[in-house]
Amino acid sequence: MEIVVSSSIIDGDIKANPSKSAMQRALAAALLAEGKTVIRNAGFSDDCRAAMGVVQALGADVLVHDQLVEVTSRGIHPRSAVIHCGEAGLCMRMFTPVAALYEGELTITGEGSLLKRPMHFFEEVLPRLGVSCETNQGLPPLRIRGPLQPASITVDGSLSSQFLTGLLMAFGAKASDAEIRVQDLKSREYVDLTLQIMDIFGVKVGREGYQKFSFARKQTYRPTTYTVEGDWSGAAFLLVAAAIAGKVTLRHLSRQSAQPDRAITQALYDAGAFLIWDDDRLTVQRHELRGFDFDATDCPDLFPPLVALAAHCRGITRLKGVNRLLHKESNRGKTLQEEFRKMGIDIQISGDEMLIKGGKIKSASVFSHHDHRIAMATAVAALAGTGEITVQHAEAVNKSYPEFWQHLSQIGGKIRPVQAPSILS
Ligand SMILES: O=C(O)C1=C[C@@H](OP(=O)(O)O)[C@@H](O)[C@H](O)C1
Ligand SMILES: C=C(OP(=O)(O)O)C(=O)O
Repeated sequence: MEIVVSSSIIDGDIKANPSKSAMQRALAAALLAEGKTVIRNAGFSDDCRAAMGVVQALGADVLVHDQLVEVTSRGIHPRSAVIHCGEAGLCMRMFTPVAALYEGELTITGEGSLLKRPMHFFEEVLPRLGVSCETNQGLPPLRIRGPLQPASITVDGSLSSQFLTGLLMAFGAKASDAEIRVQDLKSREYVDLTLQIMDIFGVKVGREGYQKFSFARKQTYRPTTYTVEGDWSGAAFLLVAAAIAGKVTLRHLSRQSAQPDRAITQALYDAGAFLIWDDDRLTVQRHELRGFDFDATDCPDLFPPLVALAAHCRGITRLKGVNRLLHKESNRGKTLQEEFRKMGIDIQISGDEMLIKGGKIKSASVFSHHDHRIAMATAVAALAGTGEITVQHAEAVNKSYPEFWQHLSQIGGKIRPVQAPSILS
């Protein structure tokens, strides 16, 4: 699908889409909690659907009614020897240690860009926990044979926080007197979100900062009713749209959220946009924008919306943390550079830093690289451009934010699909 985005005046009020990070964690906790869990304000992005499929494949019953998902679990009793994680990195990295609690062989696989994302962590770490693990030269699919036996270990957190999220979730179901020490953890606040959701399901983890996580006694996940919070990562795009092209109020965003991408508010503020909080409603309004400095090492998903913002700021914006983008759905540093160049924006990458020179967006046809955040960033940047931007493979947004195009249109974004040429004409 191709979508054309033109210069627009943005004005509207939107309920933020459900966070896929929170939804997938809640599904994992629900699988580990014997009994019936109710997930309200559930998300139905491709990644959330993949996680629902995993929970089902591992033995739980999943029922969907509108925005509500009921998970009934009797523990892990796989219905299939192959567990499919779609294209979701978190899903594979979180559910692999969870699935390894099962005594028996399982294959964990996925599709698209996920098949190119590094999983060698598991080959190194799982055998130390009694699990045999084979990968395809460090890549999916993974073949594992549990059961995982929690033990005190030290792991490297520099590539991704998602592996630690998986270990914490699995340890929470079984560990007594074990600790996980972590070196050089990146995307660290995602681990706060993990611990918060484990706590809601009745499992408490001791901690020393982001270095040590301890399990003093055996605990049990308890089923509960959980409401998925609004997604700061998706909201960031609409907030940037407002900052460059008008005004938006987003509802159902928690100011105290553990999601690291709430840091978008700091960047918007530093760039000069107006921000007003009223309970769980955040309004952002356009103002004269200037280049800003921002370290996105621990909130890497903010790079694409930050680049869209920086493209409309006077002067240079410096973003730190580019190295964290190497293994996302695309090599996002390079992808942003390539696609924004087509729109007339100069981006330099030097070591771990990205320098974006604000300018005028001109007409172009850009390619999402099948990466949802690239599709959304290029579309948002186009709202305050001088020409039309055609976004190729625009359906990539379904990975995290299937409502994106509808939300953009609701707030005044001028968008239209490119009609496929009819075979009759
Ligand atoms: O735990 C999570 O929900 C996520 C963690 C981050 O990954 P890394 O820890 O690999 O940076 C982030 O990029 C991803 O979109 C979601
Ligand atoms: C990288 C992302 O997700 P994941 O790692 O879960 O595939 C993302 O949502 O941008």
